[in-house]
Amino acid sequence: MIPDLAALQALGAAQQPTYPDPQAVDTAVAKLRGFPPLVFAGECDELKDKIAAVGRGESFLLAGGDCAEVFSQVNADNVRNKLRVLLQMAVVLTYAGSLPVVKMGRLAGQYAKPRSSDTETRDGVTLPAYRGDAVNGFEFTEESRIPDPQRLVEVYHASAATLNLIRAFTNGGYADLRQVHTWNTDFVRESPFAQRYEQMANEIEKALEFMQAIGADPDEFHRVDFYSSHEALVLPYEHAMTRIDSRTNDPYNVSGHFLWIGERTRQLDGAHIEYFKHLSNPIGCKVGPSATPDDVLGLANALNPKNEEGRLTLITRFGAGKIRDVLPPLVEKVRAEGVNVTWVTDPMHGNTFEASTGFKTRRFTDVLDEVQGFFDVHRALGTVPGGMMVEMTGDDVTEIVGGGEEIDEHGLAHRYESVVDPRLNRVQSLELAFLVAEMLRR
Ligand SMILES: O=C[C@H](O)[C@H](O)COP(=O)(O)O
Ligand SMILES: C=C(OP(=O)(O)O)C(=O)O
Repeated sequence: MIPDLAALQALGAAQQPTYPDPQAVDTAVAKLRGFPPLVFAGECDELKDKIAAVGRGESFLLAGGDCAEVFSQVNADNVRNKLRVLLQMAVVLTYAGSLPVVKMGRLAGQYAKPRSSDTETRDGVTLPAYRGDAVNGFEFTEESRIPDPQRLVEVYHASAATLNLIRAFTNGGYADLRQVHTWNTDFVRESPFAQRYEQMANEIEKALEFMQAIGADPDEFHRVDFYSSHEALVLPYEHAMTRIDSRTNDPYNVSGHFLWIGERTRQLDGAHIEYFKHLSNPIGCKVGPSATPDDVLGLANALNPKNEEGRLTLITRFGAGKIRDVLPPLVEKVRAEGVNVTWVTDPMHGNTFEASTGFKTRRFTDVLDEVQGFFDVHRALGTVPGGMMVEMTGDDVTEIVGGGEEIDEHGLAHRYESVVDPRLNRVQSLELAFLVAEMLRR
């Protein structure tokens, strides 16, 4: 039985909005409880099996999307652009890395953000911090920063619209492998990675023609399985979207296929861990540099007491300078105890810094180095580097320094659009995929 919302909140849930009108929260929650599920329990089970295969080294997990989705960007171009780059990255990893790829978006629900500080100060004015469109507005005014529970209802509708379009694209022909060239049109042609992609697409096209000529035309060529994920942060929303599966009587969070617990809300005696214990979805937990081997074991025992494969993914985010020291003892402990976890790297959150120009940014080289460190550690220990989760977008933004386009700290101002953390742009995302494919092949 899932504890009721009040019981969870009584555990002192971290990173929750303080709503001025509790009755309005009840109204929003009641509305959400009546809405249809966004995903089916059976799809979550299917994903759990696929993540189990990732944990055994039989496939690679690619998760990507915005740091924070925003309501104003729920439109066809934005969703298509993101999906397109994810499909391109997945094709590169599959073809050049010779491994099937499980595709997951940080999307259709990634609307709430944990923050380091409750407030933000600009020009001497201090207001509540922006906590994602699920909670308050980005605009720096007193009114906009007041948490509004009606936004939770809007999260549902925005997620439904996004997921609907994703399902249409992935099942309706856009994700057909014979579209590999189409995904590359209107790409910056000067980019060496777009050219490299084009060559690879030619090879894939020839291989497909050959397969067709010999009579092989499997369904997997025409459609892809694509899964949604987000950080399950704001408990009234997540609790309201939890339903009992009619097949099994088990509780599932039906707002996304895969939910994760953030680095700031993974306290073993905290409300988020308590809530996640009861879910049947495949779940993730972020693990930062302060985690000890015993912390990780505690998380695994609490979140996966049956030691099921595919149930728990640990998403490590240490920073490029730390991963080679911090990850080995965690992996060794987990291995020694015979605990099943799928290891995934988040090479973004440990590598954030403020540029001289004031922008929150990351270096492409650090992102790459953390992924390389992740592969090095797992290869040295004989364990499985299962996948990566990145913050990226399908647009040509300038939020991360470096990469083939050599964006520098001054170039960040050109097109910096993220409302919280910096994202890889389209070229940087593709570049990363080619470089990670080489790591996979090795
Ligand atoms: O992606 C998330 C951020 O790292 C997190 O929300 C904290 O950001 P902040 O340190 O700017 O608050
Ligand atoms: C906030 C995030 O990460 P973390 O919990 O690892 O800081 C995130 O992935 O959006």
